[in-house]
Amino acid sequence: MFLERILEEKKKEVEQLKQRRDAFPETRAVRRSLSQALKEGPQQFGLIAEVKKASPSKGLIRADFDPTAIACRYASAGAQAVSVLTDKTFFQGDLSYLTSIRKVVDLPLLRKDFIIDRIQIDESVAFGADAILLIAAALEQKQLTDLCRYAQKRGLEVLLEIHTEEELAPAIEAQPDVIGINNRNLHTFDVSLDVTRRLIRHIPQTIPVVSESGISTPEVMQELQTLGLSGVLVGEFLMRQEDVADGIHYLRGVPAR
Ligand SMILES: O=C(O)c1ccccc1NCC(=O)[C@H](O)[C@H](O)COP(=O)(O)O
Repeated sequence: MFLERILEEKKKEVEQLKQRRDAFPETRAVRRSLSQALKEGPQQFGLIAEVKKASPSKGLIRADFDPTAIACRYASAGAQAVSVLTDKTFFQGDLSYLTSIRKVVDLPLLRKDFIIDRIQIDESVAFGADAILLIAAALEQKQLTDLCRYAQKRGLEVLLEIHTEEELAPAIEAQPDVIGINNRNLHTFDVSLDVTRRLIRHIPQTIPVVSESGISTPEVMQELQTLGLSGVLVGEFLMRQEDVADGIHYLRGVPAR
């Protein structure tokens, strides 16, 4: 099971991190709100654009990879937030991308990683994240609620990702700022938009919800908006465009210049 492999690796990283606990200086940075930013998209439908070099399901996605240049293009094309994959082992990401992107882009930054311990939240604060991802499939209810509270106490928003009906109640109970419905099954890598079509009906309208993974057409964007979602999170499709800004314009239905 792939998710279990990732989580085993994360446990090792957390143990190493705890050896150098004092590595995180206190910061007083202003945090940007991801949930608020989603409402600033056209017709209040936000786009979180992901900086993603590689993935377990697709291998290398973009060889010519400059995270800060990509994030700048996302911002100039009108993305509402940037998702930054910081996992090294499986996604060829890096925590330093958060700090370098923070210097050039004023949008909320979501740290996309596999968070299983409070120390990774301290690390996210120190590296300039505005929000973190928590994955329901990776955490027990008690951990979900504890990590969610702790992140919010440290000034971060939480995007809590679900993939099944069973994960809905624990996710709502944890009171995240945003719920993400991941169309990708993290065990098999199968992607189906039916996951969003099914689960959105059960989530209270008071919680912003984004659909994640496999989004690549303006028609799907339209459909998701009609279904009542607050936005989308898009990685691979944008990363495969020569100019990532063109990808955002295409998804938004903006005519090419
Ligand atoms: O992308 C993967 O292969 C993957 C495998 C195992 C765990 C997580 C994975 N992806 C993380 C994500 O949630 C996606 O990067 C994100 O939803 C964007 O998806 P896409 O637009 O399909 O790149």
